[in-house]
Amino acid sequence: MAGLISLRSTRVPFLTKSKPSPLHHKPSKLSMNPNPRAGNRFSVTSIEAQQAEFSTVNEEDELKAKEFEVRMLQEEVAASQGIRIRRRPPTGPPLHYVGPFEFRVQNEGNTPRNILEEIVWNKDVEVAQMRQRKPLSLLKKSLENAPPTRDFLGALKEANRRTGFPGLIAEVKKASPSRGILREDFDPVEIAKAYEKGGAACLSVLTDEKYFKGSFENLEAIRNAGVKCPLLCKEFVVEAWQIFYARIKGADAILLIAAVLPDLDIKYMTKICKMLGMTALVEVHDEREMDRVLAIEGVELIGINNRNLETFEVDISNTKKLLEGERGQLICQKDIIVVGESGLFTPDDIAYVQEAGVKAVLVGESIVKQSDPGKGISGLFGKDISL
Ligand SMILES: O=P(O)(O)OC[C@@H](O)[C@@H](O)c1c[nH]c2ccccc12
Repeated sequence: MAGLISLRSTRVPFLTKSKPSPLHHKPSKLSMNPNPRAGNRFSVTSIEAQQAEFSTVNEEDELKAKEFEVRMLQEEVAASQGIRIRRRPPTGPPLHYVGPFEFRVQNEGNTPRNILEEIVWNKDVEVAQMRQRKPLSLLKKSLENAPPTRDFLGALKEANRRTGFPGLIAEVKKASPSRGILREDFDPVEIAKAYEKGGAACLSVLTDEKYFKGSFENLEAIRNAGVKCPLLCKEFVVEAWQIFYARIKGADAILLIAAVLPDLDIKYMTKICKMLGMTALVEVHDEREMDRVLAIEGVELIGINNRNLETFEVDISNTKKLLEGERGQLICQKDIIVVGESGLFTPDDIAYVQEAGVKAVLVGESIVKQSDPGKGISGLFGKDISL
């Protein structure tokens, strides 16, 4: 039951308890027919007891079948939007399932198809466990004690005006699945302070532990150390619960990845961010994702990732490609700020993406690796931008 409600309340907010799934199936023959093998061997009371037990089993079965169908429907909606990342390993329909044939055959291959899918499946399990320990009701109470939000978008615009360069989101990043450990002597607070001193407008803090060696403790510590730059929580968000959690830990903004989240989730989560005073950075990697996100009302900040999260390939011309022609015009009309993300190492790289139309950049590797990450910023821009 809990699973079904959690699915409804996060991934498919429009499904309500009273509405049957559009794919609702008739009860199976088995569910209408109490144990056929029981025959006449039992007394009346024992048959009644068995029937009672059977009906609960059937109810559970029905619920499992519905849960399965909802999940299949969600996957179908996601696939229709071009989302290749499946949200969970397919576990198969419940025993005796008599739903549409295509659901039974679709359900193959319970190993992740790429690293992003693996991360997302792991995240689903991780979040379910965290949420059990700290239910949303509890998180909502802690909101009052959370540090106030700072204006992430405003800080980027201001830095862009002040320096004439794209506003910098400097990433506190210890490791990544594609590059391994980037910095052994990793002190998140020290790095954050050096970035701020070096002229970063905002900071991005990775909170995924398993693949990026980040943590929410890092985010909290940076916030509590008095760093004034607004903070982006760099997570793989699969549920709205994570946004509340990030806020409590001091985040001012959060990443939403279009390759993972269907349109409706992005819309719903963007609203939650606004409600909490946070900025959503919606990340895209290809034209299709960009078009989807441009059609979602309320999106103010879009990140173009030059790294393909399925293959790790990096190509900074991706930023240019996605900002050409009508897309670029629409972005201007809508007053959306675009962030060029990943693979930026030199002043030429910065000039290239700026020319393409970005007003902000998100940089990790090239600056976090420098012995003084603050000086790394001057190296990246070819100029001291701290003044
Ligand atoms: O270290 P780089 O190449 O400068 O990239 C930083 C940032 O763009 C990258 O960490 C990133 C962009 N989108 C993500 C989504 C999840 C994890 C990480 C990322």
